[in-house]
Amino acid sequence: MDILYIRNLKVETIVGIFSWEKRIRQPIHLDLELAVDIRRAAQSDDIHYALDYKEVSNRLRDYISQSEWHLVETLAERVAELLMTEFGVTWLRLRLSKPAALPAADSVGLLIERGDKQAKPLFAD
Ligand SMILES: Nc1nc2c(c(=O)[nH]1)N=C([C@H](O)[C@@H](O)CO)CN2
Repeated sequence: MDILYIRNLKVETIVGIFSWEKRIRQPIHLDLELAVDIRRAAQSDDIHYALDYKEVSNRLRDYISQSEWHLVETLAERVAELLMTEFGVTWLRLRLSKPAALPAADSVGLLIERGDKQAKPLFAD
């Protein structure tokens, strides 16, 4: 299994449990690891056999910037679901950070893994 990664994807959105958090947009940073098999893309040199990181990041930025949740848990779970249902990702690791949440900390957030690491990854023969 190979991994396509996207590091520190930055999106601003409405997320938080307090009423003042409904009135502002806060930064969310994402680190993603997505299971793929890169061999067919490498052999063909054709983007059609690759998971297009630009397409993934554009879709995530659109989705997250328009979403409105109380908890980072909900946002992380929805992002994982989107990647699996819309892009066919069979396994992923997602770190979702909310850097502005705690003045005394650099960042807070979640690290989740979803899917089956043993499953045939995207683009495998
Ligand atoms: N486990 C969580 N704890 C907290 C969350 C959250 O989403 N998950 N959110 C908040 C507030 O929105 C906080 O970020 C505002 O500073 C507090 N705890």
